[in-house]
Amino acid sequence: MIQITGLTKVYRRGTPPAVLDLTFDARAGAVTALLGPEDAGKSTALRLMLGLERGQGVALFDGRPYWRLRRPEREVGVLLAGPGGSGAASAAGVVAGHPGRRAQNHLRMLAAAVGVPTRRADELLEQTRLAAVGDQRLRTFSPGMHRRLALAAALLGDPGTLVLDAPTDGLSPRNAEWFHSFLRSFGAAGGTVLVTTRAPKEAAELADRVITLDRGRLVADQPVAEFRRTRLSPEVAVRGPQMARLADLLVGQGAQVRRDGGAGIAVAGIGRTEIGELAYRNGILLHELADRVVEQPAPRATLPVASGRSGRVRVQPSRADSVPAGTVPGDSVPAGTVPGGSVPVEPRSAGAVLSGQRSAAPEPRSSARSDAEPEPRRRPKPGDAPAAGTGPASDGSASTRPVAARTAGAEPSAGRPATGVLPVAGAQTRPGPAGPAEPQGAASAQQMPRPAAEAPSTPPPTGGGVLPALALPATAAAAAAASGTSSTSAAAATTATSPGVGATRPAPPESDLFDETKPTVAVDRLFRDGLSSLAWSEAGDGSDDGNDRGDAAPAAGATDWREDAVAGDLMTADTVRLGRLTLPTEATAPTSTAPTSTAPTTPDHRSE
Ligand SMILES: Nc1ncnc2c1ncn2[C@@H]1O[C@H](COP(=O)(O)OP(=O)(O)OP(=O)(O)O)[C@@H](O)[C@H]1O
Repeated sequence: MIQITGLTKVYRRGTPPAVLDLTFDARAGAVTALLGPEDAGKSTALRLMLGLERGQGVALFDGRPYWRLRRPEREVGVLLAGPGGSGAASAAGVVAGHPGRRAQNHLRMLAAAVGVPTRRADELLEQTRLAAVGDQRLRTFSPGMHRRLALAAALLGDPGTLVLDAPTDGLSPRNAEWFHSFLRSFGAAGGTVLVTTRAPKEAAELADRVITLDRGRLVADQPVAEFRRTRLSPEVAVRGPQMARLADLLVGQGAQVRRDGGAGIAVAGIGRTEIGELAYRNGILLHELADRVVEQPAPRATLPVASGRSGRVRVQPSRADSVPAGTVPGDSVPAGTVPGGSVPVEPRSAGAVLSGQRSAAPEPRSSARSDAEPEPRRRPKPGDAPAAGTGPASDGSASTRPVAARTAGAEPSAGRPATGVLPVAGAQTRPGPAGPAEPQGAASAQQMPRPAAEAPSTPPPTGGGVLPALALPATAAAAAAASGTSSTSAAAATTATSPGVGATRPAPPESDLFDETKPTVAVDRLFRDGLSSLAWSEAGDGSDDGNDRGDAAPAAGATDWREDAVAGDLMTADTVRLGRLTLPTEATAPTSTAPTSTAPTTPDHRSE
């Protein structure tokens, strides 16, 4: 299992992050696709996970960071894109080895390096259907053969986890299909597979779970069935000389019809057989009648303008008694919120792609996780408030963050964060003079009211650069604190995305938004996943040279983090500052919020 928490990468100060607060799990026994268009940050995310790139966040492979794996090649098989990135252009760039070396020798040499017998290399040549060309030099290999040989190399140590960057990009359909079936089998046999792709159709075909990235942000985390429903629309392509007549008939039958090229129409809502029969009964000649799948646009991440980065939120030792009234652990996440809790999305209508003739299709949802699963039980902390409804997950998967699913056809405003009921990330939510000298992000989060799901939907504020408020439960951070978990991600998200209704404080300059020198990533689930006893305040000056492992001293009263090896890893990981959110005692929910008693309870505090 791979657990990703708060991965963040800013290549250059003042530029938007390539990856921002990315949090998700790739479970064992399943294929997880990291989907996104070009430059979405997929490769960067993988490089961060593998320690090939410096950044913020934590990636755990079966509970350990990559750099702590004793024999990484025996635990994680890696296939990264070649120079120049993924895609057809680089397909040839994913060269398995020296062009003058024969495939078998190449793999045997790698087997020796990994410390596995030669026969393992030969087995893998068989498995990857390269045995027949094992004596060929690599310069004669096609891109598909190179890719399969690279996969064989990744499998030498018989790892339980595979991390593959666009393994099928540029490959022939036959090679791609071979990869798909291999990876599916690997997952079905209990392995963990994390694979990136740009193609929604490939994700739908290959994966059990699809994580969608947009500009470095997670915008959806969906089981594949839901992904198919929201991102792929079946339709029927029809061509012939009498399409106008057929279109009238189809519309009369309740179908949605749009023009598709000169002599064609695309029909949704009625099957191919029915269309054919209708045409036949009415004497309409057809030249083409074919099923196809149309990709719907992905949810879009809204760039943060106020803060937007977990790194802006500093975490402090919590005060259990400072939880605002009415905030309880396990407050629900409103429908339509973004898993990961960091980025609001702009709901896009399916009609953005299809013509107005098309009836409302389910919108792509930013997060719509309809399969809300039980949250793994967090190790209880002293002083924790009992969290009703929390239960252990069968696999301890943190991807069980439940997010209330939006119902198909809901008005965008219903699913959208009810901005009117959320306090803003401006002055309104900044700690006042009477408040403790808390970090702004934390304070903002604390003062967030109830989830928008229960609140009356109000129009989002307008104005340049104003974002829709994130439908993150205001109580998430508070609940996290109440339950002994830190929800910096939540805090950051709320800070980042709450628009400026009544805000008087200007957003910090863009260059300050992604200041890598003050990184504190989402740490809530590190606590939730059993590290809650390790809270300590961020000691240091916030500087991060990427090498200051373990410099910060535990706060008074904090458990000695050195007692726990894994925790030690986390605590000393380059950029992670663990702590617990401190809530100002005066923080209260605004009266405009929905009554807390109506809040459905979910076991997760950061399913946002
Ligand atoms: N070494 C680098 N230096 C500066 N910026 C980089 C670097 N590598 C990636 N980026 C930027 O980070 C962003 C994400 O790039 P990344 O390669 O991770 O995207 P991707 O989703 O993998 O794209 P693709 O599908 O094209 O491979 C892009 O804007 C890219 O320009």
